[in-house]
Amino acid sequence: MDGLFIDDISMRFDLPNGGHVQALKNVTLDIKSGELMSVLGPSGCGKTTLLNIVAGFLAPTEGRIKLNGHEVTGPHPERGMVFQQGALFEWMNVRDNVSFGPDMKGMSRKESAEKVEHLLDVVGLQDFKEKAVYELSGGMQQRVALARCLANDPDVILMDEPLGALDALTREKMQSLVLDLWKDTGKTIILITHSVEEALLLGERLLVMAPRPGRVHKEYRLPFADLGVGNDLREVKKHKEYAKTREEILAMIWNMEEEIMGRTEESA
Ligand SMILES: Nc1ncnc2c1ncn2[C@@H]1O[C@H](COP(=O)(O)OP(=O)(O)OP(=O)(O)O)[C@@H](O)[C@H]1O
Repeated sequence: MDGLFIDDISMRFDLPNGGHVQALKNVTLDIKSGELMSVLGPSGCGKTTLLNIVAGFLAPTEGRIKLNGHEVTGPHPERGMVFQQGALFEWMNVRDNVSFGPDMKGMSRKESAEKVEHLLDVVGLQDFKEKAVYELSGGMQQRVALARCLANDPDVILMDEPLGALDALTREKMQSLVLDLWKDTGKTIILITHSVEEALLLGERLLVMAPRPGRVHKEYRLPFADLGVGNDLREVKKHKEYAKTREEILAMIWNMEEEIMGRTEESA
């Protein structure tokens, strides 16, 4: 019963002009507790829609989501979300952002403070806890977002391009942090990214989605996330399977995008 079951999900958006968009069609995925799955695919293939349905922000038009045996019917702290940016409380300092969830749940001040101290250690922000969010760099803000999500002790962490706005070096450091958090906490993680390299490095499962309608195109099981835990990710990239899989996926997504462009030109 443990784990996340995405059971034959379809999502159709009806448009004001009478048309509709089939954002997802018959998506089924069985994600075991503690798995880290990255999701790639061309723009518009339904990645964010899928994540929003798992988060409970959207109700699918068909199918259902089950987490640890019970049906998901709306948002709940058991499913935490980390966005690309902008989801922190700008007017609060780092510590108050992280303690927000525990405080709302009515956790005692002592327990909440201990939890926050621990999480600030985990994400490397001990020296910044009194700082306001706007004083932090983009990378640090994403560390706060991770700590804030972990403070609710979710079973599943949903990440929508969490590192997409960061410079290359900070992004690399944050990729290592995500891997460490995954191994240390044993959380189930679904991570959407537009970077093929990131999807390869972080996903022990990698899902490639296709558009129109949004669906699962291909799935990989990869060794790189395990190899990357506690190790230099640049070394992992030297693995002989890495370059081969990277080229295969790049070609796959390239072809999908070419097909979309062709269809768009035909209908123009
Ligand atoms: N609320 C909505 N109303 C109408 N159409 C929508 C809505 N939300 C999403 N869509 C459409 O559903 C499809 C899937 O969108 P979604 O944002 O999930 O794709 P995505 O793969 O996350 O794209 P991107 O990589 O660009 O973020 C797109 O065609 C989008 O325009």
